Amino acid sequence: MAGRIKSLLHRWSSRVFSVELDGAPFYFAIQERHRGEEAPRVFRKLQSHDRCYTLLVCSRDRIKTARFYGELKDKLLRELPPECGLSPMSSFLPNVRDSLIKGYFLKDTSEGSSTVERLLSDLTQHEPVSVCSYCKNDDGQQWTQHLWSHGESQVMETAKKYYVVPSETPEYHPSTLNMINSDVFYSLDEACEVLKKCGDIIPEAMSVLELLPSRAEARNKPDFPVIVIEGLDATGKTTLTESLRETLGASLLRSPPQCLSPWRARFDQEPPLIRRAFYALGNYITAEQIGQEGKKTPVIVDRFWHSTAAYAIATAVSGPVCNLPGEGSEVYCWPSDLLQPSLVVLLTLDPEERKRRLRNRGQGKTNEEQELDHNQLFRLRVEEAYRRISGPACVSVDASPSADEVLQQVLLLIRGKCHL
Ligand SMILES: Nc1ncnc2c1ncn2[C@@H]1O[C@H](COP(=O)(O)OP(=O)(O)O)[C@@H](O)[C@H]1O
Ligand SMILES: Nc1ccn([C@H]2C[C@H](O)[C@@H](COP(=O)(O)OP(=O)(O)O)O2)c(=O)n1
Repeated sequence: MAGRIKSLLHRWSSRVFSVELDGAPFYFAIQERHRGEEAPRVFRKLQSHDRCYTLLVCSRDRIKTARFYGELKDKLLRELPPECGLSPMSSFLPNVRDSLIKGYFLKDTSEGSSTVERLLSDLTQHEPVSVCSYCKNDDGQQWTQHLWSHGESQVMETAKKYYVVPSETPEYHPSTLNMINSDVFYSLDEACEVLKKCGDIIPEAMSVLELLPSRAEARNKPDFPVIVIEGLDATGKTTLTESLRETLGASLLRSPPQCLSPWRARFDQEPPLIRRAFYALGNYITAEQIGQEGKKTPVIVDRFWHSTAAYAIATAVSGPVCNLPGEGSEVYCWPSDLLQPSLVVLLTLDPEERKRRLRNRGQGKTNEEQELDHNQLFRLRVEEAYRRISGPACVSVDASPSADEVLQQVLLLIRGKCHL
């Protein structure tokens, strides 16, 4: 535990804290001496008798950290008095990769503080959580931060106090700092490593690993063209891929592949680190199948790496499209060890028409797909992330005309690009 706190304290006063309230981030920093700054906006909203705390989840074991972050939210919502408000927060070193630590900002407006303090003290002692409390100074203006640490038997506030001061919006959205190999994976080995490490807590991970191709097989280059069809749910991928299969006498594959179906729901419950590693591995299994089928016929693929990366990036970042990593960022680069399709087509559709098609189809949806309906910003982020991915980039096709017109449009593209 001491090591963990020490590493968290590493450049403690260079860290920026971001609290997300109603979907918007509020930034603050801490300072040893007060230089006359006003309190950060998130603190100005508080009454002087409100108590607030930051809880940062941090351990050397990133699987444990990722899982505990989700569990902690459930525990807090279950055990905190109803007068407490909980918001996501993070702490990071601006523009420093992998420096992000996630946690929760807790505002307690209840009469007595003992229930909350007991719960937080218990967490500090037994779980990978660092707690800081904040109080208003005697002058009634400034707020100070105190780190909690535990001695022999009890948890206490350390004597050292820091002043909280406003901080500028960082150049890069904090969530982008830890994206590489946590939300998006760029090699088979990186994704495998995550599943190997959770084998003891998620036995299904071992079954997934057993399905993986050997590296040599995965590199088989197909003789025939490989065409990937991408797009949000209900844009017409299934309809189009089936027509393409018939018209071109092609094989039809999908990612995640059929063999992963028994475990998909299981991994959908896991935190992004594990869930995204699962989908990343699905692409390598599909790539092996493409290698086999592509020796005999053209191959059509329903979703591939564009989907994996675009949904992962758009979920990791919140807010408007400008919070995404900038165009040309390495985040959008195709993994060097993953088979590259000959053509990637992105079906685009007006949101109202997409909703109409979803209603008509009337099937169950994944949580993320439901989120697309409710959250316009999320949908815009997914679509923009799709467009920014390169190596190969996708070609957008308007999917609003009739199914046959869309098919003809895509056939034209295929014939132009793949000489079929
Ligand atoms: N071009 C089109 N015009 C009108 N309806 C379409 C078109 N393409 C597909 N549909 C219908 O829209 C719904 C969603 O299509 P589907 O192919 O299942 O999408 P996806 O596989 O992308 O989720 C289905 O009911 C399908 O019949
Ligand atoms: N290759 C893929 C395919 C899907 N995903 C993820 C991204 C989203 O969370 C869901 C969307 O898949 P879903 O099966 O709901 O979508 P369709 O029914 O194919 O339109 O799966 C992925 O990460 N990688």
